[in-house]
This record gives sequence, structure tokens and C-alpha cells, in this order.
Amino acid sequence: MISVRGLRKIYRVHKRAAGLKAAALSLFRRQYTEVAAVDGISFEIAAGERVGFLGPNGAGKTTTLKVLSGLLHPSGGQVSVGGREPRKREDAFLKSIMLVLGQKQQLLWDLPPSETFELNRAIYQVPRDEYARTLAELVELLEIGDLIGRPSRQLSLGERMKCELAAALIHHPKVLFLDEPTIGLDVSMQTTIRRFIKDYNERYGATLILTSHYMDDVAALCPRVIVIDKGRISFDGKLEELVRRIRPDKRVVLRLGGHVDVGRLSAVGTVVRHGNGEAVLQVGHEDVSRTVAHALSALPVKDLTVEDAPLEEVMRELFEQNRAMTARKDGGEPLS
Ligand SMILES: Nc1ncnc2c1ncn2[C@@H]1O[C@H](COP(=O)(O)OP(=O)(O)OP(=O)(O)O)[C@@H](O)[C@H]1O
Repeated sequence: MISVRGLRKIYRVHKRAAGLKAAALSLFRRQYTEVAAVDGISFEIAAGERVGFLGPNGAGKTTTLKVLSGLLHPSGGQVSVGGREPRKREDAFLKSIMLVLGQKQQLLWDLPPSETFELNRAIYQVPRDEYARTLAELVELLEIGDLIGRPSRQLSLGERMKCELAAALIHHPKVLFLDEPTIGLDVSMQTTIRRFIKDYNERYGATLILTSHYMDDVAALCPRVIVIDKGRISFDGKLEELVRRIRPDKRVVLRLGGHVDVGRLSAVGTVVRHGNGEAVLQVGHEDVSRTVAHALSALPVKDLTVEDAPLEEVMRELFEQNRAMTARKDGGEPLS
């Protein structure tokens, strides 16, 4: 469905030294530097997959999504989405994709979302009966019946995001690029949006690429992740494989039936945190059963779970490793 080979995107940035004289000079002799936002990346995504596109700020995620949706021309490499070249922006291509940018809105500010839906119906030439069916379904799934007649500016951030998604899906795109779809939303609205996105993918087999700084989004939605750092791919594979490679240790989470001092906990495993009747121990994955048995016999355990390290920690560690590798300039192999 999506094929990217050796994609590069170079931005040409006007360089201007500080100061009035430099500003005046730059009017006559403009100097440019080049920023390689995406520096030769390749990947394939099959129809119906849900893929998380992860990386620190400035890694090149949004640039890649903009190239894939035809908003930016690549500087090099081949890109195909549904068998078409995005940069040609053919009608059939535009009707098959949608880019949702969490930080920008397509809803018309002073008009109700229903007007934007109608506009999108006309733009995408969706037949009226199909439009009515799709809209009724989206209104029900997203629970936005009471909202779509009110001016967008009166809606809360979360309510607007739900309407943004509805507007994006009026034409039933086969490929959905979601750039930070839950940014700024409270936890319960994030969950609602995630559930909806997953439902949409399962119901229609739509292909989905998502970027998010919220690791809960990624854990809930993306079995596969592509990690990009400084314009290059440093991992492409199963999320669980990434976690296993970077942080093979496990967390044993204990709910305790009485006060236990840190000395007793340390005798069982490395204490990550404790207090309020809970303790979290870090142990090597081969030591889990021994630690669990030890905890059950030595401590007043009411409940116990074994978990992976939090994804936030895994990602932080991966980016730190990449940074150290770049600093050493030892040409180390990427993880994928
Ligand atoms: N229009 C532009 N002109 C010049 N440089 C740009 C432009 N857009 C992005 N960049 C640069 O390209 C690099 C990649 O930016 P991009 O927005 O793709 O990153 P990102 O991974 O989406 O980051 P974030 O997580 O912060 O949104 C950054 O160094 C950024 O400063």
C-alpha cells in the first residue's frame, strides 16, 4: 500500500547573521544552508496496517507525512501510496488519503462543523446518500450529534478533535495519516479518540500511520513502530521487540498489605519506587519467577503484576543511545 525508498527531503533555509548590517547585506547577498529533514529512509507498509512513527522533536516525522500526502515534493527517492505518486496529487490519490494534523484545524472557525462536512462532501464528490449514511455513522461513533450544529469556536479542544476526525473521514479515505491526533486532550478524550481510530481501522481496513508523543497512543494503536531520529530510521519492527531489545528488564508491581521498609524491598529486587501501599521493583527478565516467589514468601503481598518498562523510558533510552552513537561517530549499526 505504501512504499518509500531512499526518501530524502532537504529544506533550503535562508541564513542571516544577527545585527542590522548583516540584515541589510542579506538583502543583496542571500546565503542559504541546507537542512536534511529526511535523509534516505525506506519502508513498506501493507494495506490495513497501523504503524506508529516515532522520534524526538525535529526527527522528520511531519515532513515524511507531508511528503506521503503530497503536500511536499521529495528531494530524492521514490514514494508510492496506493500505487500512486503523491506529488502528482491526482484526484484518485487525493480521494484515497487524509492527513489530520492535531495542531492545525480544517474546521471553519465561525461556522458549525456540519458546514465543513458539507464542504468536504462537495470537494470529494461524495454522493448524497452515501454522505448521509457515513455522517450518521460518524455522529454515532463519535457521539457528536449535539456538537455539529454549534460554531466550531465554541467547542472544546476535544470536541473539536472529534469533529476534525469526522470531517477527515467523510470520503472514507483508505489511508489515514494522523499527526499528533490527541495532542492537548485530557486522558478520557485521548482514550475515546484512540478507540475510534482503532474501530475505523478494523471496520474499513484503512491503513494508518500515526505520530504521537503520547506513548499510550502508540501502545494502544500500533503493533508496529518505525523510529526516526535525525532523518534516519533507527528501528522498524514490532513494538514489543523494540521494548525487549532496549529494556529487557521487567517491572514487578506489588500492592502491599502493610508498611514495608525499603531495606526489605531491596532484598527482593531493585526498588524503582515505593509508597502508598505500592512498590515497583526492576528485575532482569530471567529473574522474574524467582523474584515473584521471593516477594510472595517474604512480603505482605495483596496483589502482584509483571510489566514491561514504560514506553516513555524505552524511547528516551533509545534516543540517548542514538545520540551517543552519533557523538562517537563510530558508524554503529542501526537497530533494525
Ligand atoms: N519548512 C521548513 N523549512 C525549513 N526547515 C524545516 C521546515 N519544516 C521542518 N524543518 C526542519 O526539518 C526538521 C524535521 O522537522 P519535522 O517537522 O519533520 O520534525 P518532527 O519529527 O515532525 O518534529 P516534532 O516532533 O517536533 O513535530 C527539523 O529540523 C525542522 O526544523
